[in-house]
Amino acid sequence: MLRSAALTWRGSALLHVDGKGMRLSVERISLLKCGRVFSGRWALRGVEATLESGKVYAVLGANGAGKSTLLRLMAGWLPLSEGRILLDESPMRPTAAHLRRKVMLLEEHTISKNGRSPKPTDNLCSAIQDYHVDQSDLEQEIAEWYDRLDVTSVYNKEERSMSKGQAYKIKLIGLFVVAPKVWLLDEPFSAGLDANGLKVLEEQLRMHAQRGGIVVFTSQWPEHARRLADWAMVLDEGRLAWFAPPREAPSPEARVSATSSLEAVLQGLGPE
Ligand SMILES: Nc1ncnc2c1ncn2[C@@H]1O[C@H](COP(=O)(O)OP(=O)(O)OP(=O)(O)O)[C@@H](O)[C@H]1O
Repeated sequence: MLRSAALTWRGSALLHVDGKGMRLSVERISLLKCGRVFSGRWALRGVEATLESGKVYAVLGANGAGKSTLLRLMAGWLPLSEGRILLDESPMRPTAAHLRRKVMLLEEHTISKNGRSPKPTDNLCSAIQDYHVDQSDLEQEIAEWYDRLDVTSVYNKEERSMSKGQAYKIKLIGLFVVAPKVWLLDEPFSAGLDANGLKVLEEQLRMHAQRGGIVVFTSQWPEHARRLADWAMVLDEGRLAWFAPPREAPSPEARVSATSSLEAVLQGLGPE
């Protein structure tokens, strides 16, 4: 089905595959007083939490609350201004290439190199190389994903020739085939996925956690946390305002002097 030199190479395999076919074990991510400053202003400050294997976490909060910044720090895309992020015992930082391979962050927008419109399929192949994935049988697996997500017709097109949802589906295929232990998804439910894409995404998030992965997604809608997440992390102006199972009633303390944006998120959590 897919015939491309990019997908047929057979390089040296690296193979850090654990018993469940998931690459590079991580049992826990510890956020220790994490903070990040941009231009003299704290985008995130004092965030303390432990994320465990086998769980799905939803990060909620108003626009500008610090959700994307938190995911970028966890992925090692940005350095912390204070605090530490430990993957088990090892501190995540942008130079820690071996740790960054345990984690994949998907953002909706692709950063174009040299001002050109990137080809999502080329990015997928680069990810397979960057993450040192064993390539045996990969071509067939990728072809099956293209088929299942109904994007075979846009294979090898540039991103500007695709719809938003088609481009995002190819990023998801990269995530599914590379299958690092930690999945970080920034606003996946705003990425233009159709009903089938959403169904596959939701299934895969749950399955990845059941296999022992750690899944963290951001969303503007508390119902995504209620439906899909084991824990909800609510950020408010860079601070962690609430961290609990999404159907647990937020404490009165969390509501003291809450802004209307924070109150709207907390109202969307809690028991039905
Ligand atoms: N690269 C950057 N340079 C300067 N300021 C930044 C940068 N990235 C984020 N910020 C600032 O940090 C704060 C948090 O931004 P962030 O993107 O993490 O919020 P968010 O919760 O993801 O928001 P949204 O829901 O709108 O996507 C904002 O005030 C934003 O302006």
